[in-house]
Amino acid sequence: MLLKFTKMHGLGNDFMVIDGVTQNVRLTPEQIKELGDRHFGVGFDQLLLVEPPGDPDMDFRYRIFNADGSEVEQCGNGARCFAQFVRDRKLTASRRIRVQTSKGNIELRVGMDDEVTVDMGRPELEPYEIPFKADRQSITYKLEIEGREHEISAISMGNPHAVLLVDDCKNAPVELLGRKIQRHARFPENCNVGFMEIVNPGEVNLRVYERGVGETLACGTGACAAVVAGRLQGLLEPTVKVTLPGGSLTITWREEDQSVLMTGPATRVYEGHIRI
Ligand SMILES: N[C@@H](CCC[C@H](N)C(=O)O)C(=O)O
Repeated sequence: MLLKFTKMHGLGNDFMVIDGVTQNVRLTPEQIKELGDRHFGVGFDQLLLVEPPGDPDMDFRYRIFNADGSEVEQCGNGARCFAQFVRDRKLTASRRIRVQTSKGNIELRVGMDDEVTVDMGRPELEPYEIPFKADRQSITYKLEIEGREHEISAISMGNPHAVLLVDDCKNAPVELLGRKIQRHARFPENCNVGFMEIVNPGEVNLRVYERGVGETLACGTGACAAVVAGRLQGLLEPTVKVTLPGGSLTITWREEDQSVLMTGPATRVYEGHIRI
């Protein structure tokens, strides 16, 4: 089968986006892993599959796969690229797009400047729901690794995140410590690990070690989780500029309904096709 796709990125977090509305697409985890290979395949952090919705109140269904072939619940940068993609391909003309994901529904708004704002919904802090093993809910938790305690926040933005405060993001042990926290027994489904440096109450630097990929140039849900973590600790304002290695996002944790809003760019790189 000849599979048509679009290569996109959100601040360097890159995607292979596939239209499963007009193409009949069935991919195994092994095929996704092969396509994700940066030397032998197309190469991406996540593959995004756009499908017709199962729910009549929604416009599309959106499935997300990490480069290792695993299906995941949520992807913030992917959601913005998804919105641009369905408009570019004329699957919708609307600037307000309602999307079904495996962990609930999200709403996307495409601005006149083509920046996309995603309503990521409320963060989940209840340990059992994240999932994270703890006796009770707390703002931070002590996580023991090789005899040393690390203070983390545990938050789900649809997908699980651990967030740590660091003094210097550039020199943080993202790969070494990120890998250990990601696979810690208290995160039964593993997690994405964010290292956040607070510049001032309205601005942070962040690096994220993602589940199923490793460190990426940007992580949208990671940026949302970091702002929630910082805000719960009384360190941040409701709206924060989050600077990742690939660029900046604006994140607002809205007081009225506790929803987290993420605004940033979505970029189309090229269109291609590949025989699978
Ligand atoms: N890059 C993403 C998150 C993608 C999923 C993540 N790796 C997971 O396994 O949960 C984002 O922009 O949010």
